[in-house]
Amino acid sequence: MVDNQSGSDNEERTNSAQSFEVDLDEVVLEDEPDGDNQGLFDDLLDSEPIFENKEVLRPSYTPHELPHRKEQINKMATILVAALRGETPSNILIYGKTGTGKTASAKFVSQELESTSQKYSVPCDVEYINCEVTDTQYRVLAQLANKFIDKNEELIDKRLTEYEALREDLSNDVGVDESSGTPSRLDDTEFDSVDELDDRIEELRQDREEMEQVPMTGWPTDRVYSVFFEAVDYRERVVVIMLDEIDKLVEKSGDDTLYNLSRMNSELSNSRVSIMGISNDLKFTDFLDPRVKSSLGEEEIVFPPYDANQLRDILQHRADVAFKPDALTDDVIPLCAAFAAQEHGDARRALDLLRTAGELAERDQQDRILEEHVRQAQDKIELDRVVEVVRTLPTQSKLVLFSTILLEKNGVHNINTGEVYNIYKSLCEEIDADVLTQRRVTDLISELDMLGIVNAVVVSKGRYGRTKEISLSVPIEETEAVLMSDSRIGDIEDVQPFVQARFDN
Ligand SMILES: Nc1ncnc2c1ncn2[C@@H]1O[C@H](COP(=O)(O)OP(=O)(O)OP(=O)(O)O)[C@@H](O)[C@H]1O
Repeated sequence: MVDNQSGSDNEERTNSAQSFEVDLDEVVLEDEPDGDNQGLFDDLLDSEPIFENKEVLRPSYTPHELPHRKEQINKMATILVAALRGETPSNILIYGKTGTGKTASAKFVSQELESTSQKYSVPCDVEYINCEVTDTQYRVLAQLANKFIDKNEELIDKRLTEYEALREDLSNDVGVDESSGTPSRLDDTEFDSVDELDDRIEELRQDREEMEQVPMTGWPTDRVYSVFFEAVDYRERVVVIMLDEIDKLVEKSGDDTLYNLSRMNSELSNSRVSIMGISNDLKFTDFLDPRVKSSLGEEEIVFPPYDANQLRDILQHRADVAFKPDALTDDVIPLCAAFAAQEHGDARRALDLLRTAGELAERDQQDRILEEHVRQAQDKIELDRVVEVVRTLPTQSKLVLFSTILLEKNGVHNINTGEVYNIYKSLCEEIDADVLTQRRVTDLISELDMLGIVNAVVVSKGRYGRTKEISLSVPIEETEAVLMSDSRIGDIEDVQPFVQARFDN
């Protein structure tokens, strides 16, 4: 075997490379007299791709235009314009279901805000935090502190360069204003004397030295808070903190962070902080301390779901850039819009559908996307979602779901909770898992129902009380395959006895 990468000896490497070349020539010449490759990629490259620029259909792409969000964008701008006047904007809470353009609109507005603030030289900073990723008070404060420390360092460096150059000029050229005795170069500056300039340079150097990044773990939270506080207040400015998925932060670590952030303004001397929270969950403020709730919700903006017509517009805007001319048949955009509107007016879903339909058409080596591709894309996305949800279920829920699948596979209709519970119990014993009470298992069934994996309807059995009738809402084979990939469930060798057991109970 030839290894032309290892070894530090040059000669050895050259030899290796030569022998590698020889080998390769031999192989290629035998098979392909032209010395060409074997065309693995040529066919794929030759088939005219459907996409002109697929990136614009990806979630990471930030559109320059957001159709049907003008009202929400204007409302945000009307509130945030206060920052450009050096006043504190009211805190804003943005609500809306997933894919309704909350993040895209908020980011658009903050980019505009920052660029306008630069244009008019009004110090205003917007910081974005995704609380699904940064989900504890420590991490939120540390991340913010470090961002402001970076900005402060940048500012100090800029000032130091300016002042040191001025100082240098002064040392070289000692033009002194006759009447005041100050060097004339200081006339247009904030300094009255060289000493004052020297003091300022010294002060900045010290500040620069004292600035210290907050580590991502390990400090007491009050220390992180005070470093963050100092960093924000280092200069005069208005700061807008955007907390995306704010409900995740509250769910994970309570409302302390929001409490601390919302009371900062009464203590800051140079700067002002305004909070913009974004949430999918309309009810999350129910869990907040009333003070935090009223401060955070000074202004509320709701992002309603898009209807099918609005989704069509959004898709059309993107499709114009994303696809080759004529790559879409007439039904494609309306169908994607209709599917996503049924879902809950989710633009992300609509864009995913369009992109996936394009990919399926491309894979079929077609040069146009057909209605059929959209339908296949819908099934594929739905299946991907199910697979992901099932894969990440806790073991207990997986066992409940597996029990339902076993019953269905054995032709049982109108499955009731008791039947599921019996099989569930034997499965638990088989894999040595804790057995939950029937009541708890009923709750897990309701959760699976909410996730759209099973359909559970409460039926009245007259004087025997009520029970749930359960059926699967997902494709049985694929779901079973995902469950079997769980190492504990996959270890169960023969499941038939468990189903049999239901008849014995
Ligand atoms: N009006 C619109 N015009 C163009 N694209 C849009 C519009 N609304 C949403 N989108 C696109 O849909 C996708 C989802 O939007 P966004 O991330 O803003 O949703 P969201 O409401 O923040 O959802 P989530 O709560 O799940 O984060 C993004 O790719 C975004 O570019």
